[in-house]
Amino acid sequence: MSAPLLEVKDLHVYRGEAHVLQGVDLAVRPNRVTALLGRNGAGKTTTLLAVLGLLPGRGTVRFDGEDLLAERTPARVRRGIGYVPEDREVFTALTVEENLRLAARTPEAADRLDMVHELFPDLAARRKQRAGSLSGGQQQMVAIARALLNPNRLLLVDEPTKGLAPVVVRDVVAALEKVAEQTTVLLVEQNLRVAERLATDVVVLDHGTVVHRGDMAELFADTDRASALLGVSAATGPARGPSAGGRS
Ligand SMILES: Nc1ncnc2c1ncn2[C@@H]1O[C@H](COP(=O)(O)OP(=O)(O)OP(=O)(O)O)[C@@H](O)[C@H]1O
Repeated sequence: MSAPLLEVKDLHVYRGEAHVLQGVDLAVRPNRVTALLGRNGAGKTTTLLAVLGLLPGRGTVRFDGEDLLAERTPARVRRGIGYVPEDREVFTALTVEENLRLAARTPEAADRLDMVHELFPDLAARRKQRAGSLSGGQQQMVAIARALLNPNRLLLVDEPTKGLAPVVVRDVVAALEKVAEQTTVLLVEQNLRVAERLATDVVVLDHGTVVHRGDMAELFADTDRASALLGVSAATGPARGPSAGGRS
């Protein structure tokens, strides 16, 4: 089995007085999508922020074998860790094109722009449109496209389908499937059908510790276990969108 691209060991993070992550252990295998699941407040976003260095942590965060915890966020980003935040954080007053240009870190981004436009033809067509006038799904595409412009080796993607209509969820899932062909992904996703569709591996957090890790399809097939871990039934759980279900 290949060495993990990201390895988190005994990670502790405090937010204010709260001991939010209480010894998280997880591994993300290269060229895979790993879903990070758990109930509200379990610590999923906190885990992503600590991997990026946006929150201080204690323990070990190793990327491609190198310990990251002593490094600041820009250094981690330069190693090839991209982030697609939950609230998308596009610059609403700027055009699609300007948003993408601002995100480019390296000269190669210009070449990658063609690839991004191929992946998101809708964004190419709307390149002169102000991002603030895009729909939530289109803004999500901008957020994903930004991360793809740089030669990222790991993408941390936080709730990409949150608040989107089923028909838009389908488009975002299709885009993320293509993303997953190019890069390793750690995906926080409340929509279990989307997680099941995209992810091969799963880690479940509860109250800041890992309570399950394994194969996504296996967990999804075991509805009692999924229900016990996640508080919902995978069969009836949130978000079976007409769009998101089924493997093609
Ligand atoms: N800025 C903050 N200051 C203090 N505590 C916070 C802050 N943000 C989050 N927390 C707490 O940290 C815990 C974990 O939050 P986190 O956002 O990581 O959870 P999550 O699993 O991503 O949840 P959700 O699915 O609701 O987004 C929660 O108990 C939350 O109340």
